[in-house]
Amino acid sequence: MRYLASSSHDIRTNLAIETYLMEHADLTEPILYFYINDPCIIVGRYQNVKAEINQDYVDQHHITLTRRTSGGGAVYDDLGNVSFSFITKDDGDGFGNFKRFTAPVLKALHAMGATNAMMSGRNDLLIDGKKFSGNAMHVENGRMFSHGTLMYDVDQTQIAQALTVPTDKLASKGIKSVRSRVTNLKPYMAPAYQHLTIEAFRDTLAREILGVADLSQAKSYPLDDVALAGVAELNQRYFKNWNWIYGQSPAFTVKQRRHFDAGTVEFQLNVDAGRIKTVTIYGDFFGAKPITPVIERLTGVKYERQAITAALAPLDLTAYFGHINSAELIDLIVA
Ligand SMILES: Nc1ncnc2c1ncn2[C@@H]1O[C@H](COP(=O)(O)OC(=O)CCCC[C@@H]2CCSS2)[C@@H](O)[C@H]1O
Repeated sequence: MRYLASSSHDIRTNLAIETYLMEHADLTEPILYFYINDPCIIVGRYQNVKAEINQDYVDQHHITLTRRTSGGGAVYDDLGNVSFSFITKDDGDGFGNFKRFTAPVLKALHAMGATNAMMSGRNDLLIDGKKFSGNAMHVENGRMFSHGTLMYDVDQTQIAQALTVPTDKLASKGIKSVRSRVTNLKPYMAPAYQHLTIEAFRDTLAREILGVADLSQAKSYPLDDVALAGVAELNQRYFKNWNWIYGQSPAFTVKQRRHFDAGTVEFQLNVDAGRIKTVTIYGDFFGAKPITPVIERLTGVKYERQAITAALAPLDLTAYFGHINSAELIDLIVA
């Protein structure tokens, strides 16, 4: 087996490296690839971002958002998490791959004292009934990767806040995440492994899985300039591209109704490929002007606070909605 530990903490770059290796690497031998990310959320390929994350919280806390090419739900990582990936030829094992590729990781964790760590269901690793690893895979052209998280010392309050959508007003067909009770591995490890830096945790895992006493003995898989150019291109095309992150979301509708002192307003939006397709507004108190310019300005705009605020900025909203505070109206639209 070959070995690579990414020196980047950028989730988008790290996913681009993984995809590059899956598409182009010599896979005569599998590659074991590890990466550690700054605070980020990774949604599954078929998910609706807006139905999975608290966008305002994510923005305020500078959490990087991206979409991966594998299926499954949304996870939160930070510098307390190690992600592992086995990049190999596809042998047609389907979901059996989860068992095959989590087995060496479990074995390594057992050796480090987390003896009760086990696989559960199709793609979770649990300890003490709580999840510490979610797994997903991507298969393409006879090649594949199976990747998973490992929560060693993740900030769990961030998980709860960042992955909780503050509204239930959104009807969406995307794959829903399976919310679980989660735990960090740290307290379950043998004392010698409870106070490791995240890099030392990763390196210990790598040594156990590769069966080497020192990582200098591992067969590495360095990235040359051609690979790095390919990684940058994939990053541009997918992992940091708005059209991939938001635009891949399945169509959804938002229905929001609120009572203000001045009366009731209801917005109904159809959002497709991340953009507002149609808008219907109901109200029992509208101001003097017909509502059409509001609808026109919202149509085609990205369904996000900043874009909606900018689209409506040229209008004096009181002319359409009477004495309703425009910030409150925008809150209502972005749900
Ligand atoms: N970092 C992390 N590790 C384990 N479990 C997590 C994590 N973050 C959130 N969760 C929990 O998992 C569910 C979602 O579970 P669900 O089963 O819906 O999704 C997954 O597990 C997907 C795993 C993808 C792994 C990739 C590997 C490299 S890049 S991302 C979420 O609601 C939380 O309860």
